[in-house]
Amino acid sequence: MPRAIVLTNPTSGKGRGARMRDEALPRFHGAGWRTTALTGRDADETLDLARVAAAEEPDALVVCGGDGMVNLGLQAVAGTDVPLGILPAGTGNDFARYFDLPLRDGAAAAVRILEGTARTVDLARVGDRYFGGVLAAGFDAVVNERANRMRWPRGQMRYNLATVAELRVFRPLRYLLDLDGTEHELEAMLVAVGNGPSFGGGLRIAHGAELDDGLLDVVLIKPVGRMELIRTFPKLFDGSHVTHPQYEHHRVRRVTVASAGIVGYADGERFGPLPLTVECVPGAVRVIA
Ligand SMILES: Nc1ncnc2c1ncn2[C@@H]1O[C@H](COP(=O)(O)OP(=O)(O)OP(=O)(O)O)[C@@H](O)[C@H]1O
Repeated sequence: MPRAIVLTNPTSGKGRGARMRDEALPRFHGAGWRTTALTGRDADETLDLARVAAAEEPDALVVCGGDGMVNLGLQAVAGTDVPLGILPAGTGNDFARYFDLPLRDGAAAAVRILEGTARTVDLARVGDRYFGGVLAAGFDAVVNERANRMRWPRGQMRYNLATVAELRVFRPLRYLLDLDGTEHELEAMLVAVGNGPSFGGGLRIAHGAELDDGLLDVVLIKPVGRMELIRTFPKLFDGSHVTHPQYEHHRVRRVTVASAGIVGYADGERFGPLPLTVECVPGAVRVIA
């Protein structure tokens, strides 16, 4: 009898996680699977549970949550043969979007896991920590840091207010990049390193990035005025910003991003202050898609 260990982030998608897990489990049982459902008290405990779960070599380690939860699952299955299943219960779900998984529907997502096949895909690695989607360090990171300092309001509105506040004062940043051994000094609004194409809920900043090409897509948004930034922003949803004259793009195996006082966020999680070196790890995980 196949076995799935299902790890849920109850805080994901404003509490959607537990509901999606409860929709999904009967589908597994109906298909003759045995399940073990686990929930950590916080992200650290969840990561410990995920590592122990992967060591048990189940037929699938299933994470129920958003990109942060997927990120925890990736740390646990990277370098193992355990396939990762995803019940996308988050707000952004960018990793799940890449595989066209059904969002916010536990039963449909469970069926995709039960009927899907495992695809071997690349991860990006920073030190000993992996990410599946996009690491961004620039305007968006400054907005995140501002939002984290705010006590009110909550949720998406906090990010909207932080974005508006930052737009008023933001100036292009100086970066030093090392792209596969070649150094570049430049000014930019944002530097993004894409293993996958999108972040922030379908913003295709690294449009065209593929999870199985053994390469990272480094995207530079060179200096643009405030109004131009606002005008260009909606183009991120379909990737049409790539034709903008201030957009620059490189495909590399390894990149170091440095800029004073800037923090890098990947898969929506804080990865720490720059400089950060990101390396592509080809074929690091199997994802059921
Ligand atoms: N018990 C827990 N297990 C896992 N993560 C938890 C837990 N409690 C709090 N968290 C935190 O929840 C945060 C958000 O999780 P997640 O990404 O799964 O959902 P989301 O933010 O709604 O979705 P998305 O990242 O796709 O927008 C993570 O940063 C993680 O640290």
